[in-house]
Amino acid sequence: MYVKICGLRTAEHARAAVDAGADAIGVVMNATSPRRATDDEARAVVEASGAADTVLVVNDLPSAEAARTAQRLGFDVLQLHGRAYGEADFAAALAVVPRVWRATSLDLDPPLEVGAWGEEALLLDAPKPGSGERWDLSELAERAPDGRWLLAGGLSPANVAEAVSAVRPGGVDVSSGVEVAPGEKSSDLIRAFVAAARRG
Ligand SMILES: O=C(O)c1ccccc1NCC(=O)[C@H](O)[C@H](O)COP(=O)(O)O
Repeated sequence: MYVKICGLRTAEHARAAVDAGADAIGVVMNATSPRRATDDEARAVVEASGAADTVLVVNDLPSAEAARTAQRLGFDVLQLHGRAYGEADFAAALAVVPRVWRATSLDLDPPLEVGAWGEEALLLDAPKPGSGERWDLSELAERAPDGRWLLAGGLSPANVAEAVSAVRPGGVDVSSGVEVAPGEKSSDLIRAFVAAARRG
């Protein structure tokens, strides 16, 4: 099970995730997110990443600009999030960085083939990303994609094992489920999440 901890802003929490065995750590740079990282915060997380994949998450920057930001700050992966991005935006990002993930939700009626727009992986999320809201996984159980995909949206140490058993994703992603307040991560919750995801 591939585990991503998203919305990090400090080296301390990045190290907690990596030491707990997370496979990827994410930094959000949307203008409107409570987890929005500065360039310096993003660099600190990347520097603390060890062997984990580093993922830059955006939903409100032009894709080519986001890709240049990912390249400049040393991220491994760019995650383009939501309805703002179409196939041409993925082509523009892929011209700059080789690894792009497509984050979407079932209400957007996305193409569910992994790689449809050149992406390396799909992240299937709740309609409101980063909200911590749970969503109905029963539809996903019917439509789960083939290939590399991650489940996100309202996951927590308490429910991730059950969600994994229900839909068998290749990976899981969490943000607010490992926070004590919006944007404020907890190293203890990060460790508990990674352990629970591995048990699922
Ligand atoms: O986290 C945010 O604030 C955010 C804002 C806008 C677009 C994407 C955002 N996060 C992307 C993620 O990959 C989150 O980890 C994912 O949505 C799951 O969030 P949560 O339900 O809080 O675990």
